[in-house]
Amino acid sequence: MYREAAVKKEEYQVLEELGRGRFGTVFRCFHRTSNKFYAAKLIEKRRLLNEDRRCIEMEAKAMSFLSPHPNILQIMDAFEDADSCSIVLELCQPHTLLDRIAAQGPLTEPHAASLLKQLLEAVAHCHAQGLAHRDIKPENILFDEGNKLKLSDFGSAEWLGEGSSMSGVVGTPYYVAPEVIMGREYDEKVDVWSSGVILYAMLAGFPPFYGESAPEIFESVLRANLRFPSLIFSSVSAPAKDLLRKMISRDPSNRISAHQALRHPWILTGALTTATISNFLT
Ligand SMILES: Nc1ncnc2c1ncn2[C@@H]1O[C@H](COP(=O)(O)OP(=O)(O)OP(=O)(O)O)[C@@H](O)[C@H]1O
Repeated sequence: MYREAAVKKEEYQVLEELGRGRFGTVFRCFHRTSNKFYAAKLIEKRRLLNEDRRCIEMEAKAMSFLSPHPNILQIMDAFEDADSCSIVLELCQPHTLLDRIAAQGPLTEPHAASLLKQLLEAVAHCHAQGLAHRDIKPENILFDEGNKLKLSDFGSAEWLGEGSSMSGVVGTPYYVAPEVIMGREYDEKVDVWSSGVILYAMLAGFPPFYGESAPEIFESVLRANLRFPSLIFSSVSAPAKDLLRKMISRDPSNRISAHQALRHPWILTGALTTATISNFLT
């Protein structure tokens, strides 16, 4: 996946830092040949454990396999030398969906429906191509210059085998599905659960299952007692709550698929265009 870096590195001018993740630092960069700006994730190999290497490999492989899709962060290039790996990505705004929810509080239903529709388009594409993302959370949702949603961070992605399931605890406490915590085999429906939790967080301003520590959050997820506190949810429509119940269903066999969620009436009637949504944003 990664090509030799000797020539490639010269093609990019590394500019200011945009953010830091578990494995590397993301910089804005300028591509001299195309005269375009991108984001470059630089990862130092000496800090990586074996499992980390698998994530870095998977991230680049999954993104190239899924590209191009309007709601999946586009990978432009990937190269490595003895010391580091570099992934060049389409440039997005620095604020993730998490920053937006933290800054604005609960979103309006049309705004949340528009964002969920774009997220589900990305998730349905992954599943149709035989991949589960397995770490869908607001921190991994970016926006391009035109405010189009871009699903990123495919380091935990896994291939869906014909008729087989996945196992292994991956994901982030607030958003992880109960079957993952239970250590059971699971399938791509884990991404629908996480997307449903994101929808709840967009409408309420806080996630549906929480606690003081990771074990407490896991207990709350396992109970899967979905509540709609009237202070917040009395003004939320019945179709929005219906979709939440269908996505955040404890039993994966009763949980709707991403494809079915895209055809839910709340999505079909509630979503505005990205252009209209831009007017809501500061
Ligand atoms: N394509 C991009 N355009 C603009 N900013 C980006 C881009 N990709 C990442 N960033 C910024 O860099 C930060 C770190 O990204 P990175 O993917 O390394 O880590 P992460 O999403 O926090 O995931 P993890 O640590 O789980 O790998 C992001 O939170 C975001 O602010």
